[in-house]
Amino acid sequence: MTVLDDIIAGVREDLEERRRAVSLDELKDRVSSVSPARDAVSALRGPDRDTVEIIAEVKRASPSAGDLNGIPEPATLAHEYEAGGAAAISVLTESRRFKGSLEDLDAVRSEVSIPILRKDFTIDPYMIWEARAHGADLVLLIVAALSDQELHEYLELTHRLGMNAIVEAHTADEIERAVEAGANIVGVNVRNLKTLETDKTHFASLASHLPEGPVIIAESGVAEPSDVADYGRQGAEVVLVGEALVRHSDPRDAVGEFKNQGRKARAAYWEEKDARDGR
Ligand SMILES: O=C(O)c1ccccc1NCC(=O)[C@H](O)[C@H](O)COP(=O)(O)O
Repeated sequence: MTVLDDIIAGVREDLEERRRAVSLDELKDRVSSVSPARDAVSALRGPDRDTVEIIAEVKRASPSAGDLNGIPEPATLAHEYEAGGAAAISVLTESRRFKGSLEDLDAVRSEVSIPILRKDFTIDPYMIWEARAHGADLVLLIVAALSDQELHEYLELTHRLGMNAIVEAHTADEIERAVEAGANIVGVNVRNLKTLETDKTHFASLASHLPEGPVIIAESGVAEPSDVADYGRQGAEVVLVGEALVRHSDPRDAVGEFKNQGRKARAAYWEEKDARDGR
């Protein structure tokens, strides 16, 4: 059993409990009274091609690092992220390994106006309805956890609800499956789901497989601003950061600094790309 299988087994049990408490019909009713989802694609693309946008994560704990930060007030942390210039907030809602919850999502939703990602292990359409009912604008679809048919169906439902999905890949084959499924946002997660270790060079090794068109996100492994710059130079338009931000003494300032360094690197990326393309 891999770590992903183990996490998903727990997610499935918790999902069944929630489904017993709140029926799908009830969720659908709630969705009809929630404000429409925000346009996450525009937010993640940023104002111009030289930006590296940041998705800042509310992450209490993780399988790889254990407890990270108690985060007594997720809304306050999210407010700092937004004030620092984050394009979107990621809220982990998985409870067993990440100590997150839908209550965290509600708290963050009530505080910020930028798009919010419900970061969880989406294994059933119910979770997509649930995300929307709690005000999320984005969900996560992990290619390694879903069949091609599920990917298609879940992406279609996500879009039908006015939301977007980050379709997360770990390999060239998974990037291809994400694109085939119709992803307009592709995340490359450099965390090896067997060892849980992050290897930033993994993003560069997949650079030639990154599609043109979808928003490209580099996920995991950022410890300092130069890591954001490296991802930007290798083709990431957006970087998702968790641990480094929740452990930082000034998360607002940290988001700003990540963006500054990203912008410098992005200019270099375009210069090299334009030269390669003969522009
Ligand atoms: O963070 C983990 O240990 C983890 C383990 C297994 C599956 C997923 C995991 N993390 C989810 C994420 O994708 C990260 O929270 C996110 O990319 C931020 O990563 P980081 O900046 O390295 O905290």
